[in-house]
Amino acid sequence: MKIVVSGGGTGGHIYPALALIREIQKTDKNAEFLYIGTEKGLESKIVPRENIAFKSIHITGFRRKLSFENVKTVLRFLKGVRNSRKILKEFKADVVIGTGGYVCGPVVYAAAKLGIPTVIHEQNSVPGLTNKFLSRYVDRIGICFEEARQFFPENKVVMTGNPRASEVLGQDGIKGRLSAGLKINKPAVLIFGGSRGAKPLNEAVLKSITELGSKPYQVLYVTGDVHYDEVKKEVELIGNPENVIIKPFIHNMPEVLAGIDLTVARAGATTLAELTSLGIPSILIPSPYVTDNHQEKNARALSDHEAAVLLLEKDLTGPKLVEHIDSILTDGDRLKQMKAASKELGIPDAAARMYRLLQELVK
Ligand SMILES: CC(=O)N[C@H]1[C@@H](OP(=O)(O)OP(=O)(O)OC[C@H]2O[C@@H](n3ccc(=O)[nH]c3=O)[C@H](O)[C@@H]2O)O[C@H](CO)[C@@H](O)[C@@H]1O
Repeated sequence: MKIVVSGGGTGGHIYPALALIREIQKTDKNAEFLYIGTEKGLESKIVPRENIAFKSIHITGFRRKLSFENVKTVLRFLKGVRNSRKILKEFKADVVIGTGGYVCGPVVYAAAKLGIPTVIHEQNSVPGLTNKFLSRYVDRIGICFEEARQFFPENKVVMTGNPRASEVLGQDGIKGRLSAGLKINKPAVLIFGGSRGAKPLNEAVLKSITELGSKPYQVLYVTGDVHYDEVKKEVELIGNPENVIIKPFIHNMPEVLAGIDLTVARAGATTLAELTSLGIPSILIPSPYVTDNHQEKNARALSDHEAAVLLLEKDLTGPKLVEHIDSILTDGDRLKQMKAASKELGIPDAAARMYRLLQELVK
């Protein structure tokens, strides 16, 4: 089978696509893949590292307000469709999958118009603009939250879950800990603000870093690539406690997550799929800067089931953060109960479900 995958901008749209590719490779050794992304999105850094053929098209996202920029965007979209048609014909794609982010707009649209079977994957409880637009043209739509169903044509929707939930399972947590510089014999909390990092979270961590230094647990703190130098500079002034390890980005997240007891994170949908698949409790600080405030809805799906504690960004301070971490990590019963609640929400066979969807369509 010749499969084109497109999705990007941020990690939350890229890792599910890669996880699906890995699932297909397990059973179909002859499958060929082509990933279409943009030069500027994180996908241009992440995908080539994974030895998957990568081609880029030039496209920008729509602004919600009417503006001259949108006229330019329409022209770029049409050019993107022309470029995509060319790439899809050359590659002779049997099926095309879009995993979100504006890049998959022209790619999936062009495929549908060429009569190639098409699928989109929606990770969030509230769909983004691109997937809403594409839902009219595609054959199937994989979703991860029941709440997303209402936004799409009912007959196309299948509850698949997020393929990344499958990929994170069965990893060696000790190897993960050692790779990140964590000790084996102490509880560990991972703090990260999605695939690009989050400034408000970084500010709160910096305010509490000295206090974290005196705790009986260790902290793996991921700043996000673009914030790393600035954070490091500040930490040099305050002092970096021995039990707080600071990294710009983690490339082996499945392994690292396997060794983690508690996570502090934004509420991006792919992160949540990973946490619930593994049964990791979390403190979630949803980004309020996303479409329809969808991260808060994602987060509530977990906090309503006591699998996570919801901390709104407006209430986020250094001391508050430490208080929440302490209250979970120092209470064995609560930790156990949250782990079980988190695990209950996971869809560990999501990658297989998504693959079945493709097979049915291509057959
Ligand atoms: C600002 C924005 O629009 N964010 C969206 C974006 O978030 P974002 O890209 O941050 O998405 P997620 O939090 O869902 O996923 C992040 C992914 O990056 C991985 N990771 C993260 C940090 C790191 O150092 N290493 C690493 O591998 C995580 O394990 C996860 O697989 O896509 C999500 C999924 O559609 C949406 O729910 C988010 O609202």
